Amino acid sequence: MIGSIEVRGLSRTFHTTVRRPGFAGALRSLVNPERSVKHAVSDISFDVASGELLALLGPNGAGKSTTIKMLTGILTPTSGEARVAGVVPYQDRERNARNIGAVFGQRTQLWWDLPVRESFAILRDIYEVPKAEHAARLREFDEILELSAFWDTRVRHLSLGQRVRCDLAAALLHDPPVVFLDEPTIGMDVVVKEQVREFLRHQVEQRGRTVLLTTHDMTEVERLAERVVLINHGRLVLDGTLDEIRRKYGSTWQVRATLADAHTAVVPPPPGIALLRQDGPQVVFGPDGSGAPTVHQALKAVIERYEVTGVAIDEADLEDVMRAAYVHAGPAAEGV
Ligand SMILES: Nc1ncnc2c1ncn2[C@@H]1O[C@H](COP(=O)(O)OP(=O)(O)OP(=O)(O)O)[C@@H](O)[C@H]1O
Repeated sequence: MIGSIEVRGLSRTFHTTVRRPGFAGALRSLVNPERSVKHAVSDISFDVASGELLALLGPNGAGKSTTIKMLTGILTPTSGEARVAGVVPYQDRERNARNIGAVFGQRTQLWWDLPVRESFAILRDIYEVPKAEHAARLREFDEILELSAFWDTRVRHLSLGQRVRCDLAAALLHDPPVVFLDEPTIGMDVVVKEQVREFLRHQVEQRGRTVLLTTHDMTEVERLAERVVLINHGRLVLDGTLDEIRRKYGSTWQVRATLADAHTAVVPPPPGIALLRQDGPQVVFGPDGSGAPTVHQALKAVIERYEVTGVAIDEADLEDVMRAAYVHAGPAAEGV
C-alpha cells in the first residue's frame, strides 16, 4: 500500500485553437477561432502494487506522458481519479512531491549552471534530508551509477548519459517510495543504458520502490518489467505480465527440424501445430491458428513425436508481440 498507484477511469482532454495559415488566416482565427478537441487519455484504469516495476507502453502520441503528468500532479485530469501512495497527486501536489521521484529523459531538474553536487545539496535542503542520510544515499547511488567522476562538473557540461544518471540520483535522494521515469534511457549508449537498468533493478528489488516507466525500448522492457500496460490512442488496450502477453500475441514462432529419415511420411503434428513446409528432411512447423501452444510446448511436442537430428526455433521477439497486440486492439482503439 505504501507505494501503490491506483488509476480509475482517468481521462484528459486538451482543447486547442487551430491556427489557420497565412496572415488572413491568422486574422480569421482571431475573430472566429476554430477549436479542436484532443482526447489524449480516455478512461484508463490500472494498478501498480507497491514494489512493482510496470512499463507503460504505446506508440508516439498514445498518451503515456499525459498519464505520467497526471500522476505526478503536473496536470489535472478531466475526469477519473488517481492515487499515488494514497495521495491524489493533482490535489495535494506538495505531499505527492515528497512521495515521488520523477525523471523525464528529455529534461533535467538540476540547476544548469551549478556543479551537480550543489544541486544535490539544494535538493537535500528542500526535502530536509539529514546530512548523514544524504551522504549515505549518494554513496549507494555512486556505487552503481559512478557519479563521483563528474559530480563536480556543471550540469551544462555533462554528456546526456552523465546528466540522466545525475537526474536519477537527484530524483531518489529524498527516498520516495514511488518513481516515475519517462523514457529515462533515450539516446544513451548501451553501456550506460545497462548501468541505469541495473540501478533501477536494485532500487526495486533491494529498496522496494514502485517504478512506473515509459519506454520505446523493448530490450528495456524485457530486462526490467514483469508487467506492462499498453495504451493506444489514449485507451488502455492491454494489461498483463510479459508471459501472458507472449502467450496471447506471441504465437508467431516457427520450429525447424531435420528428420532422421527423410523418406518416412510425416505423421500429422499434434493439435495446435501445423506442418508449414517440408523440403526433404527439413520440416517447418508453426501455429495452426487454433489457440496455439507456446513455442516451448511446440518444441517438446515435435521432439517427442518425430525422430529428429536437429531442431531450431525462431521466436517472435517482443517487438513483434507488441505489434500484434496493437494490430489486434486497433479497431477498438480508433473510436477515440
Ligand atoms: N498540452 C497539450 N495540448 C494539446 N495536445 C496535447 C498536449 N499534450 C499532449 N497533447 C496531445 O495528446 C496526445 C498524447 O500525447 P502524449 O505526450 O501523452 O503522448 P506519448 O504517448 O507520451 O507520446 P511519445 O511517445 O511521443 O512521447 C498527443 O496527440 C499530443 O499531441
